[in-house]
Amino acid sequence: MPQGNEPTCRLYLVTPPALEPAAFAPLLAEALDAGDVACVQLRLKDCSDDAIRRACDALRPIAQDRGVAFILNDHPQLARETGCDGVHVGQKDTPYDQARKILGRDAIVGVTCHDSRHLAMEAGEAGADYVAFGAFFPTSTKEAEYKAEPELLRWWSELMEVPCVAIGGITPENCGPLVKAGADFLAVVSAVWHHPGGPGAGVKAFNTAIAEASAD
Ligand SMILES: Cc1ncc(COP(=O)(O)OP(=O)(O)O)c(N)n1
Ligand SMILES: Cc1ncsc1CCOP(=O)(O)O
Ligand SMILES: [Mg+2]
Repeated sequence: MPQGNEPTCRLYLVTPPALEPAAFAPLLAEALDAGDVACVQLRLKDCSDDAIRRACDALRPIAQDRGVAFILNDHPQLARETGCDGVHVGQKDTPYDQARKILGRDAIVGVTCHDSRHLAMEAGEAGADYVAFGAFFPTSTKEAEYKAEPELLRWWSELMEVPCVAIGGITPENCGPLVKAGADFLAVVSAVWHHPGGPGAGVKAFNTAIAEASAD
């Protein structure tokens, strides 16, 4: 998470929904060595607890050794057991208060708020470390039921201190309005892992696009 002297908007990498840890490890290292990344979320859907543990053990040190926070999606208890820096929970997952109890006050706990000011205020008041809004653009990574607009980021960032994350279909080409509207983080799957030049090129393209949008 940002501390001081860093760009105002940073990249939040989310892993592909299915991966083989040994094969994915060098891709993650390539992405993190290419430029600025604030955190990595391990998001494995329909996986056993053991498979998630194995993926955490293989991938967590790659992020943490580079000073990048490693956050687990959906599973606060596993996040605690495997030494993750935090957890991301959605509205149908373990409730925020319970996740916080499991992980303690020093961990990062982020909450999905879709397109809802109300959910975001609730999460922010409860103590969430960030609120996540989306989907901003069409995405094939997840069936997104909600559509958020950049204006929501502007409203939130002008009123609130709690950082906001934008997610859903974000690319280097379309991220400018989100950066300008005040997103603290851009959470991205496809545009990095499926970048034609590889994940390192994807991270570089986002770093450039964020810097250009911030300078405008
Ligand atoms: C940063 C970030 N924002 C939103 C989500 C989505 O969480 P959720 O609604 O619980 O859906 P799943 O990701 O669990 O399918 C996220 N994971 N990360
Ligand atoms: C997890 C999630 N939550 C809302 S959209 C989304 C997927 C984002 O993936 P992509 O960056 O490939 O659109
Ligand atoms: Mg979830």
